[in-house]
Amino acid sequence: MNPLKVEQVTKNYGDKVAVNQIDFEVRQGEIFGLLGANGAGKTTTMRMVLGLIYPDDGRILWRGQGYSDELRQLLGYLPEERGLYPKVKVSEQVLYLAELRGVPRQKAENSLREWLERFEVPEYYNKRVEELSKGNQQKIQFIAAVIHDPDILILDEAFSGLDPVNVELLKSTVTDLRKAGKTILFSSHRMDHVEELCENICILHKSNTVLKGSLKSIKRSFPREKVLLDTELQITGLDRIPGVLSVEVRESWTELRIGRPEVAQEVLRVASSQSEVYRFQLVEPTLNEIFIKTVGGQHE
Ligand SMILES: Nc1ncnc2c1ncn2[C@@H]1O[C@H](COP(=O)(O)OP(=O)(O)OP(=O)(O)O)[C@@H](O)[C@H]1O
Repeated sequence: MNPLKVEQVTKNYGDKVAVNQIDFEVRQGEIFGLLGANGAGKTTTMRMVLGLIYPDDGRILWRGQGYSDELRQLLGYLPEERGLYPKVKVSEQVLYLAELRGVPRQKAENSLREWLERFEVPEYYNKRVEELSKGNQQKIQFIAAVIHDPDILILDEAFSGLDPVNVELLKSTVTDLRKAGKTILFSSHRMDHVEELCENICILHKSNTVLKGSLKSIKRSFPREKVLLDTELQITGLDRIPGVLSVEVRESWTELRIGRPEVAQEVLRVASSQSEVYRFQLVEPTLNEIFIKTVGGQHE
């Protein structure tokens, strides 16, 4: 039984349908990507998964059960809008949150120190949040989400505001949590992060599911429209091949956009008739390209 099941869930705010009959499951030890343009319904879905608001229709099951107060121990949440108190010390806030979730004091203190070590900021234990940079506050917020060792983690834009080194640090932490068997619902506007971390995704658009499944199968279902070509000699006439939409010559390769996959073979034929071909690749679309195609360029 999968730890998280969202079954045909609908949520309205007055006349506004925020989420319409969405349906997905997240396996144990999986990072599931919940994607969508602004206003698509992601936060509403996450708030329902957290039990903060209730579906108008459909149901959510956590380990096969409906919502109960005990679930709070099971769930961890990193919200997009950060919610730490600036004047309060890091240790006070995190330990208070741990206490609310039933973690014994000593255990919480040890765990906090371990997390601060892991994030290379042990000296923050006694600092006020306002003394920390935005990126480091983000690390503390992350610790606050995992301090009670939840089984199901909801991460909304987990890496926003972080520099590249810290993005890698948090990414490897999320990957380790997955390996430790956590069930992770991951939302981000950064499609490269989603591609790297998630096996299965659901794309929402205007409250509805527009794409769902494994990233691999979704990618296969979209045509390959980009060709990379590296040849010994410069090839002429590529832009005159019917179906070639654009040709861009770069430093060490040429990139072509094609209208139909069959055109690629003609590109190869023309190229090899003029030069030795070192590299010819019909590239699968990126998730970013798929996203923009699917939600009509409304991605920010
Ligand atoms: N409390 C509310 N009252 C009324 N409408 C709401 C409320 N919360 C969300 N909505 C509406 O529901 C829809 C879905 O909003 P939601 O916040 O879930 O989107 P989102 O995908 O998280 O967007 P973003 O990427 O901008 O955070 C939007 O049209 C939004 O305006």
